[in-house]
Amino acid sequence: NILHEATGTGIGTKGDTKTINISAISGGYSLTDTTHTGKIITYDAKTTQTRGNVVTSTSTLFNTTTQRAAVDAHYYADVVYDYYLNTHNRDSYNGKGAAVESVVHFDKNYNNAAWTGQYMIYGDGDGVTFSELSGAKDVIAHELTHAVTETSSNLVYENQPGALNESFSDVFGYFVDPDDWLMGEDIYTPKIAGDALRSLSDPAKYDQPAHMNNYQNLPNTKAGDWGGVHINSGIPNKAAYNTIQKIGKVKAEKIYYRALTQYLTTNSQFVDAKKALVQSATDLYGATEAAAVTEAWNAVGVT
Ligand SMILES: Cc1cc(C(=O)NCC(F)(F)F)no1
Ligand SMILES: [Ca+2]
Ligand SMILES: [Zn+2]
Repeated sequence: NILHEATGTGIGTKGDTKTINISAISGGYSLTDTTHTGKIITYDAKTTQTRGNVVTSTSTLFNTTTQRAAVDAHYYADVVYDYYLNTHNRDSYNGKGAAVESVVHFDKNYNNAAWTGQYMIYGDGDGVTFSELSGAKDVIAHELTHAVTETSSNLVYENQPGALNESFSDVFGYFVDPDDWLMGEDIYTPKIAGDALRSLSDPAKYDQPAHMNNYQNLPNTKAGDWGGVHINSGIPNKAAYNTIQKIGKVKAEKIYYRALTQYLTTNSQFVDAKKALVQSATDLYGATEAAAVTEAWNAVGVT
């Protein structure tokens, strides 16, 4: 039912104007971006827990209050699609041009975002802990990287592999949003300025360990955050920060992408990630970069 591609104007969750890729359909326009192999399609669940319906407008304007979360999800999905294509030559999250689907207004007061295995979901937040979660570029990059991980190393979401899974999503969140070392700063606690969900440079600022001495052995249950996947990720996150500080973002992101997609497997532990990253550094650059990765992980107690 797509007639042709078009350029639209949207208002994002921060009241900002964004140019978006849309499609002309019978009766108006939809948030369907056909500028890539994989279509980028954005849906509105209307506080249900379903995928809902594609967001449409009778004009090229997507500027109603309820459309703001969709505009940001749609726009940032295109940014992250472009990042993986242009920087790593990966066409969509699976490397084969899969459609990228996002659902906003998922559930009621949902203080989270996630990759469901089929599409991304974004809650509206409760207005205290989170504002609408699609309002942050690093969050969309975090979630879409879960899809990259699932279609490559497929690190299992528990204990050390799960903390690596989380860390790679935070680290690529940084690579896409390198203005700060924070994760989720644009949507976390809207009434408080300057804070974030996590910090890669100082994990302890948000109660994450930054060294193996403080690894938290938690139960592999929902209440235990599946063995602390969002907690112990502070250790590989700090190692990534150390690496980027030593060799720079351009080399680091190539090393991280190669490790994630060529070397890591479902049950890789922290020591395996160190080895994969050292090997990737050697493959791509040489001994200096490999030594920097080794030091970065030694400094967090992964020896
Ligand atoms: C519990 C819990 C979930 C998360 C998280 O990282 N969610 C994804 C994000 F995009 F909202 F950040 N941190 O602690
Ligand atoms: Ca950030
Ligand atoms: Zn995550």
